[in-house]
Amino acid sequence: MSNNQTNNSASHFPEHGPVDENGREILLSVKNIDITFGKGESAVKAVKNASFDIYKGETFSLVGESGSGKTTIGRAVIRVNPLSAGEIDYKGVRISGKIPKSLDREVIRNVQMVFQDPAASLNERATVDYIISEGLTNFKLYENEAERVSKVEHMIQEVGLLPEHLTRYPHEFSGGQRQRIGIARAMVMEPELVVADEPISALDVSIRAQVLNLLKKFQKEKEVTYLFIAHDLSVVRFISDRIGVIYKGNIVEVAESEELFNFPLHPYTRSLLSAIPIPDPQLEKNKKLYIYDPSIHDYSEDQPEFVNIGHNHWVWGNKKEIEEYKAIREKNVPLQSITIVDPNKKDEFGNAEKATELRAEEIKLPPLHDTGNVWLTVLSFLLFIPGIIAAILFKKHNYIRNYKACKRGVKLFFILLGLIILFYLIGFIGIHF
Ligand SMILES: Nc1ncnc2c1ncn2[C@@H]1O[C@H](COP(=O)(O)OP(=O)(O)OP(=O)(O)O)[C@@H](O)[C@H]1O
Repeated sequence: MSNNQTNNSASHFPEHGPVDENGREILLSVKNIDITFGKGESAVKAVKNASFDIYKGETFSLVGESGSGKTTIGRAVIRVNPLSAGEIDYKGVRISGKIPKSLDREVIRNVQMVFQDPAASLNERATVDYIISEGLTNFKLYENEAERVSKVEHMIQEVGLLPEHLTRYPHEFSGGQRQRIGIARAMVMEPELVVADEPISALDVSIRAQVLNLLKKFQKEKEVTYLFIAHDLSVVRFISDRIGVIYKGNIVEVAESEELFNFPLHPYTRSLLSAIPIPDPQLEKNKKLYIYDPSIHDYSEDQPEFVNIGHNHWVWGNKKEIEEYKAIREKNVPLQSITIVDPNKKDEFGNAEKATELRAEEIKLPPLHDTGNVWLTVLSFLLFIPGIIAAILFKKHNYIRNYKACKRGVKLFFILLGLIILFYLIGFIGIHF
């Protein structure tokens, strides 16, 4: 807890939230919420009966295709979107619906948002200093000007930029730098919960990992809890403690990251997993995409519910489906949810036959950024050695005038280069075989 919060004796929130049956502190609890836009015939129910808890200090990711309602839920958490049913609790205190102004201010102070498009979310006419200071000023989180400057300068450096950047405007920065400013604006408030809405989707692939690492750094140092919104399971796999899968406004599965990748029980989760690109082009070409067909569920009589089937794994289904999911989970054998077909072997209907099945957990994902080959990097660092040797010998023997010596020098250069390549090959073989 930050100093500002501990000093605030009139806080609406207790120091700790409620704990679940395993003793984990629940920071945010989303309980059976519906969110509807518009009225009457044109009403759109963007979120239906959604429930999940977020534990203190964890990264909870909400994943689903475009238009599934992820942003709508994120905006409901920060009180921008009103609920049409259900409630949202923060540390056990209801923060949805009509609440006192002072509680509303406390929510704004404690729950910050990082947006997908850093270009659109920063005020282009304001300096970086103003943007980062705005929240501090609104909440009077400093004693005097020197303290404000010190907080802002410290924060700009925390996100990897420099104090001299404070006088500049957002358009003077790259996309990645602008997202760093967006993160600084949120983190300077010392929030407990950050809703990160696709914070890397609009960025170049090469800088996505840097921004993720920055968010992770804050989590480690300041125990920030994240609600991370993404449309791609591969992005959230390594950064999430738990993942919630959402389909057309309905949360269909919630489980710990590894549990979800090993036991994707809801068919929609399986379809998302089958869409993760496999880095091996041959396997990717022959991969069979699993298309989710919602008409497979018959909910005409047996109504679906969101049920914990054990292992803190929640699935949406009717009684019959839940029994099936439980039976699959109790076998404790990870599911092979990725199917690779052999295009040369056709079945009686002319379809390519199944050749192998993989677990989603087995797919080795490419890094989020292109690191290149580490051994090529090592090699490039060593290349200066023959250069230096050649320069020394040239100076000593003045080779350019001495043909024989020049030949010897070139020979020596190639021997050294050969040795370096040999060293590289040994390393390469050692790593890959
Ligand atoms: N202000 C609004 N008014 C009317 N409909 C809205 C509004 N905001 C969202 N919607 C609708 O709610 C549904 C969910 O949208 P939302 O933006 O939450 O999806 P999303 O999963 O975040 O998608 P994306 O990944 O594309 O941002 C969509 O059908 C969208 O058109």
